[in-house]
Amino acid sequence: MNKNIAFIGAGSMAEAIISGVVKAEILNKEQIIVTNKNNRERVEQLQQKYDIRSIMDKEKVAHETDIIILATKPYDLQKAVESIKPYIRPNHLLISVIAGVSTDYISNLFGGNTPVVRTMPNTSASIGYSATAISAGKYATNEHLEQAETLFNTIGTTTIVDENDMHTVTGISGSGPAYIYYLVEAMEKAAVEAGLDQEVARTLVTQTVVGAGEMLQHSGESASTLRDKITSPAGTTAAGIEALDQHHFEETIRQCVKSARDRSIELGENE
Ligand SMILES: NC(=O)C1=CN([C@@H]2O[C@H](COP(=O)(O)OP(=O)(O)OC[C@H]3O[C@@H](n4cnc5c(N)ncnc54)[C@H](O)[C@@H]3O)[C@@H](O)[C@H]2O)C=CC1
Ligand SMILES: O=C(O)[C@@H]1CCC=N1
Repeated sequence: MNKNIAFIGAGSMAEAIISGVVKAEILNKEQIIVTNKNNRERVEQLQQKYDIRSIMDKEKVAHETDIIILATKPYDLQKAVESIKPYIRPNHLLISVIAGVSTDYISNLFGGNTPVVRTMPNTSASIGYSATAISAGKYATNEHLEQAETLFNTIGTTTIVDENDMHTVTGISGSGPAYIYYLVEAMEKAAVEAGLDQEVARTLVTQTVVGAGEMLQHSGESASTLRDKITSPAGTTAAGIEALDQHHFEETIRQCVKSARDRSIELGENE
């Protein structure tokens, strides 16, 4: 890519994307700039770890970049925008990774028809495995959308979605890795309580999750078919699944996704 990009907000998500983009080698490291509100130590840490540039002066950040990635928490967005708004050029592209917040709201904060592309990646970006959803705001052109796709394709898959679906996407794939980690934590605890060594539990559970993920990705079979192949009649898996059903597993997951989605809507309501 021949575009310089800056991250406003140097947190977990910015680092996951930076790590993935650096590994993908689509940009020279000096094309990547990270900035923050006032935590110079954190941006210098990222600068050293990934050999990228850190710049605290927002005028310089805007001057040196074509694409600005907004990666603050939703409630910090307004202040972050205020700090860089005076230096934004009409040809800047803003890409948001922020949960809940609409492209219209961000364009309005910038006070005009600033092009905004909204994305919802996840932290697996750091190893090139993000499932990123993308929506173009009303001032973003196809070219802007393609720029966002090119960038996010280097850190995983990209899927174009209607912006109205972004809250659901956030509850599914934005937060999703955390649900899987929570499942892993629960499986490890159950294994240890049943007498397995902690390290043995971790090795077995991790490889089980990785293997299941690879099967979903590469076998060409649905989750339901793959599950059927493990579930012998009256066998151990059937007993385990029956216990999950008795404890309302499906309903629990439904409520989990709904709660995350509702929270995304709430985050956007402060607009
Ligand atoms: N962590 C995740 O898994 C995902 C997060 N997101 C979104 O990414 C955004 C960032 O999330 P995290 O990285 O987890 O949060 P974080 O709290 O780790 O990072 C936010 C960063 O923004 C900085 N910041 C705050 N005010 C600022 C300002 N005025 N100017 C410049 N920088 C400022 C903070 O100092 C911090 O470094 C959120 O809006 C979240 O919804 C989206 C997908 C996944
Ligand atoms: O928990 C959050 O609000 C962010 C958005 C998606 C994942 N983490």
